[in-house]
Amino acid sequence: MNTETAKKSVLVAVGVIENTDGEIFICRRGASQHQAHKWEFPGGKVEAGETVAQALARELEEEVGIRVTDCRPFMRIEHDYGDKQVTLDIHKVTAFSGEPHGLEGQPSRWVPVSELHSYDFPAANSPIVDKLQTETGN
Ligand SMILES: Nc1nc2c([nH]c(=O)n2[C@H]2C[C@H](O)[C@@H](COP(=O)(O)OP(=O)(O)OP(=O)(O)O)O2)c(=O)[nH]1
Ligand SMILES: [Mg+2]
Repeated sequence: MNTETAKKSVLVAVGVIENTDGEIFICRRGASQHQAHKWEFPGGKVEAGETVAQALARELEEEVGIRVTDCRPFMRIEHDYGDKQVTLDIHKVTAFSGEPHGLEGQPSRWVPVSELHSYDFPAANSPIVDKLQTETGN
């Protein structure tokens, strides 16, 4: 594919927020959003001039009201939905202040890693759930 025909991928900063019990915080996407009603790890598009870490901190503050104090790169996933191509740059958020909650009215919950597979995530997320379960031996 040459540069004229290559589809532009949207870079998305995604946070896998973990608590001290090893649970992960997930949210449900809204009706008007791309991949509507699917569960997700909170995050959003990286804006011009931002690093992924800066975008992650901003999005997690806006969407779930926490301040990230420690995170580490987890994985990167390219996925083509047909109507949209995304690059998910996923970080594990291992320390934060505040208690995450859906600031935009979105349903949210803490879920044990062993139960993540029973939630309907966007197709791009399968490798994330697989890696989390492998790491924790679930
Ligand atoms: N945040 C998030 N986005 C995901 C996940 N999996 C997945 O395929 N995506 C896709 C869905 C969207 O096409 C894109 C993220 O866009 P978004 O709607 O969260 O972006 P945003 O927060 O900046 O939203 P907006 O300002 O456009 O309303 O990435 C996931 O686990 N978390
Ligand atoms: Mg978002």
